[in-house]
Amino acid sequence: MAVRIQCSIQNSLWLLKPSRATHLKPCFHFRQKPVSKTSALFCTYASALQNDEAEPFVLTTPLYYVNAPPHMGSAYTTIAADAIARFQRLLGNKVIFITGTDEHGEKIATAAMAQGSTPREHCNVISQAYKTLWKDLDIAYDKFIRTTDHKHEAIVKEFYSRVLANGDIYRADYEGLYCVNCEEYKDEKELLDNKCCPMHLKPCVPRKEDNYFFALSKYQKSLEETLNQNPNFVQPSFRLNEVQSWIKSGLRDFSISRASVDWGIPVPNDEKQTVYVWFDALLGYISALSGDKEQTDLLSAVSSGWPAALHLIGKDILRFHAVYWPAMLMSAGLSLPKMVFGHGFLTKDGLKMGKSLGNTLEPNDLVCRFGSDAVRYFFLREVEFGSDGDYSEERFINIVNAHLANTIGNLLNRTLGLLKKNCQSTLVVDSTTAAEGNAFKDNVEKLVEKARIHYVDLSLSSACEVVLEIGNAGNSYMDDRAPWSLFKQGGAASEAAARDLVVILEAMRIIAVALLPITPSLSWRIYAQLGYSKDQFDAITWGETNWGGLKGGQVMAQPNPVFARIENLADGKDRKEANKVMKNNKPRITQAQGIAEA
Ligand SMILES: Nc1ncnc2c1ncn2[C@@H]1O[C@H](COP(=O)(O)OP(=O)(O)OP(=O)(O)O)[C@@H](O)[C@H]1O
Repeated sequence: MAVRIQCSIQNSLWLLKPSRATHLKPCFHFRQKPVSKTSALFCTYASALQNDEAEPFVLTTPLYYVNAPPHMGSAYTTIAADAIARFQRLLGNKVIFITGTDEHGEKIATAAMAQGSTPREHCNVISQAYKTLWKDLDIAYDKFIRTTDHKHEAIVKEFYSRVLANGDIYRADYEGLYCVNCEEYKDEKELLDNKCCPMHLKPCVPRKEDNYFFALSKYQKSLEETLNQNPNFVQPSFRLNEVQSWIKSGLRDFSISRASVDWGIPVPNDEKQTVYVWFDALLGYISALSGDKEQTDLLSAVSSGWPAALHLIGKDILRFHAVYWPAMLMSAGLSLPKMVFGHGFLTKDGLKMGKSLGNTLEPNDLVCRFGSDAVRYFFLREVEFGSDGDYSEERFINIVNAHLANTIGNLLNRTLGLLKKNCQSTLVVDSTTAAEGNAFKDNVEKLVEKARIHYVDLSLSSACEVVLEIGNAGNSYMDDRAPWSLFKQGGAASEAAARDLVVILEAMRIIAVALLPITPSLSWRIYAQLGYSKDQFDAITWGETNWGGLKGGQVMAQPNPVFARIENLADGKDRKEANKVMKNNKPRITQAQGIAEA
């Protein structure tokens, strides 16, 4: 079916006087700082994410659609955003980490009806499910915006009025094929057989409506220039090519209202229509910034942190964030975000895991069975950030056991056991003195600097990998030095062994800091084992990855495994037991190996 747009009644500018409209000019704020030679070698994104000290580092997840409860895909973006936010906080930046829920639209009204509840009741329940999951996954967000909040509605109306005043909204008939799950009209050429949406595998339906349109085509040139001048705007870089080719193929105006949908924000000058759910939801990134006052307005929200440093999204919604959203902002005379990063999909049998397809992995079950650190670590370590990744429980258990329980947990436990037995759990010297002339220390320093660069670069998987290398190097050091046998020799050998334990524990401390963005609870447990208080842990900065934190005389806690091995539940005979355990919410884990002395 051909898509037909007929411009009809030009929308009246009754909301804003023309004189005000003339002040609205697109503006671009891509503040960049010079990058040092060394970091320029490694950093792809660093320059775009450099922050002026005075500005907060604002990063966002998508506002998740509340048609169904969260799944592992929604959790994936949020875990990644949380790791980036925590890293930025370690660097000493003021961070505003925004997440929330997108609550309007046809799909929500239908989902509510299917549950026998009102849309509002439905949104309250699902939105709370997101908040609960974020708590269980140790997500430390700063703002949670719901698009049904009053302050959001006020900001959407004000934004709409600015765009209207800029002459970018008009009324027209539209006829085309609509995917309700995407909430988007589709081009016939992008559909599968039987007019199915390639993402949701459901047929698109013919729709004809009299809608308000946003003049996206007016911004074609400005968008092209923006992307040419700021290639970091869309990341990873291969997604930039995708966005550039969409734009090159010609941008068409899109409808920003729905005549047939009641559950939405009324169009300011026409109560018979509601604002299109995407035009509404994207503005949540700005309305989240406004305070909790009753009265709120667009510019005061903007002055509280806009533009965002980073929108973290899945690649499914790249077009909305890298094409529609910048054009909308230009029209309203507001700054563009500094970067849009579209990561890949968690897949099941090669298909995107999603609520509409119903092929999702339950994050609550994973957290109940394995704990938040394991879930956070596995997905950030195993799925290269930007690419797709498939989940397998067997691989999950193997990776988490090998890396967190063995390489890190067991090394700490063994070292503390030896320290308890031979040094009354007390460090004999400062870690700086203990490591004088020690090549292991130099290696740790190099590796942790690499981890920093990977974090800056949003290469979260590589950051995990490099931190784990410190753990591997620590295990090799322990095996080479064999302090248990040096202690047996007594005298100078015993003194050297005591220094070796300080060296290994200092490396463990550095691992705890460097892994904190990924596994915050595990890092705290390591710090507690090293004799630090929670207040000391909470005050950590990235500067504490420098060698020399542990001091002579510091008393370690009683050795206690920081990460318990997961018992393998993957084989069929244990399946029933696993399900029982999941129901009882009890982790099915065993104690880590005890102290190995030889
Ligand atoms: N399989 C997935 N892999 C990675 N991220 C995902 C996945 N599914 C959802 N997300 C995250 O959630 C965002 C989409 O949110 P939404 O609430 O629309 O979830 P959804 O499950 O994709 O919904 P639907 O299946 O109805 O399209 C993505 O942009 C991404 O950030």
